Amino acid sequence: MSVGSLLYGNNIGIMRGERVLFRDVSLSLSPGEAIVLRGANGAGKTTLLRILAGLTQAETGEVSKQGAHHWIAHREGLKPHETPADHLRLWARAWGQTVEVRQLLADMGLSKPADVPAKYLSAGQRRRTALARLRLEDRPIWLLDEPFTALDADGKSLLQAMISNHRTQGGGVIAAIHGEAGFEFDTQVEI
Ligand SMILES: Nc1ncnc2c1ncn2[C@@H]1O[C@H](COP(=O)(O)OP(=O)(O)OP(=O)(O)O)[C@@H](O)[C@H]1O
Repeated sequence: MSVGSLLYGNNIGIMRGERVLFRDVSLSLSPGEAIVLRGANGAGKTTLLRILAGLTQAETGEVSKQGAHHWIAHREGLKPHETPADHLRLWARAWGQTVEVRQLLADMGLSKPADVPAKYLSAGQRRRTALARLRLEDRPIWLLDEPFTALDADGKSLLQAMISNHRTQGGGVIAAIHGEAGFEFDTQVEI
């Protein structure tokens, strides 16, 4: 792991069924850096992010991290009956954080649907709820799977500002992205 690196992945490879999904992927995330993962549908971007998050075991290679990470999956991880307020209270409690949840919901543009079960939320509201987890606890490494999906212009600006602020404070971001990145990044990794 290079000195000062937040996350280091070396020669990562994985098989899916009989085929090699990808091999020899190496990356290093420095404080303040943003890395964008690109590739066709099915290329393995989500799989690589899951490996970096420690949720999927790679066949080859190694991952080391300097500090905790946040993982925001493409599927937001909200239960059908859970409201945005419930979701954030639950995670705040799990992480031992005392957070003014109503204020956080307001900051994320979620005051109106704060008490609406997830099964009735719009896709953008679900995504904003999941992204609000990034603000529950300071963690240096953000692993984001298509984070701009379903966000309107205001939501995109909000996330851009969150990423920019995180990087200014020395955090790093690795995001799988389709199309326009939506934010300034330093490095692009093709899967
Ligand atoms: N647990 C699994 N078992 C078997 N195959 C899997 C598993 N998880 C993912 N795959 C396969 O691995 C491939 C890569 O999937 P992945 O979701 O990582 O791609 P992606 O680049 O993120 O795609 P997209 O751009 O469509 O989101 C796909 O063909 C998928 O079906």
